[in-house]
Amino acid sequence: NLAAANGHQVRVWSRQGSQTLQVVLKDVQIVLSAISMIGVRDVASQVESFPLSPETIFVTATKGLDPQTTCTPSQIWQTIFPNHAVVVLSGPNLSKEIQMELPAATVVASNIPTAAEVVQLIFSSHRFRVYTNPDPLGVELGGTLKNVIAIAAGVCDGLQLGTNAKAALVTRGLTEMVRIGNNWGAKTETFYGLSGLGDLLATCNSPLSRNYQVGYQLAGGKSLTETLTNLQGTAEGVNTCRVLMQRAKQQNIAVPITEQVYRLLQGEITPGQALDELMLRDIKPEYNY
Ligand SMILES: NC(=O)C1=CN([C@@H]2O[C@H](COP(=O)(O)OP(=O)(O)OC[C@H]3O[C@@H](n4cnc5c(N)ncnc54)[C@H](O)[C@@H]3O)[C@@H](O)[C@H]2O)C=CC1
Ligand SMILES: O=C(CO)COP(=O)(O)O
Repeated sequence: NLAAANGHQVRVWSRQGSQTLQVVLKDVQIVLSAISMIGVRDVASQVESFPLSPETIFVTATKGLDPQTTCTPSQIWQTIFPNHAVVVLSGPNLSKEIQMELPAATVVASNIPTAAEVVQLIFSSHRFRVYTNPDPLGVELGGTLKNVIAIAAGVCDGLQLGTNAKAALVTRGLTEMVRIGNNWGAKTETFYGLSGLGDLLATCNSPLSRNYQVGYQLAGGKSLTETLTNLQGTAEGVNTCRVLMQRAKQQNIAVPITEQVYRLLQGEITPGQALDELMLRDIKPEYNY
């Protein structure tokens, strides 16, 4: 809708649609993927079988991690299309609000600055402010990692733990995101921007967030299966949390909030036990300067 409103010709492909991928991809300048994580590799491989101009830019909006390789979506697109520019689009972008034309901002990040600028122009409007950023990995991880903290925030609200608890959770969640991101090679400052802190604030405070909804309903006593069955759309944080735990163990990264969300999703502990585990950890300095 945003690109079309700026006068660009837009074609949409989905498995449910009538047009084939080949027809939709003919002569395109930009391919924007918002496939959920589970389908990214499959769809990227399908796209590879059709002719594309070497100038075609790939934009990825998916917020997830590949369970097999722990790769991010942009890493998958870049591996399959090594000679194309890949741009990550991520930010506090609850889609229902954007559809209602409420104001929002986002980030487009790429190792190729001109590609990010092309995408910035395509989507910018008086209702959608698009910033460029040179740290695609940090921007992508911000949008991905915050989903796990959003599940925890939903639990926090579901248990009615109060505003202090929520502020503590989100702040320590951000510290955890920075720690993981740094280990991965992302820049610290990126996590304090729109795609990190910005998206954390949006999803940890809105019932429009599917990840928040998962946590909220688990706190209300629903099972994960029941919650996911009734959820509209994808809550990427469930899969991301599992992949993250695997990677954190391999790399020896401290991820206390992610660990409690993981155990809760696995059905190993109750929301109340997760809270106690976090509150009763060894006392320590806020930062290791
Ligand atoms: N970049 C951003 O600012 C935002 C990104 N997202 C992310 O975008 C992604 C999609 O989110 P939603 O549209 O809300 O989810 P959704 O669940 O409504 O849509 C995902 C779509 O992917 C399709 N899909 C899954 N596997 C497929 C496959 N193998 N082949 C073809 N299609 C397949 C599904 O059929 C579905 O239509 C998620 O990763 C979400 O985290 C969501 C909101 C904002
Ligand atoms: O990432 C989002 C908004 O920026 C959407 O959040 P959910 O995937 O939790 O709905």
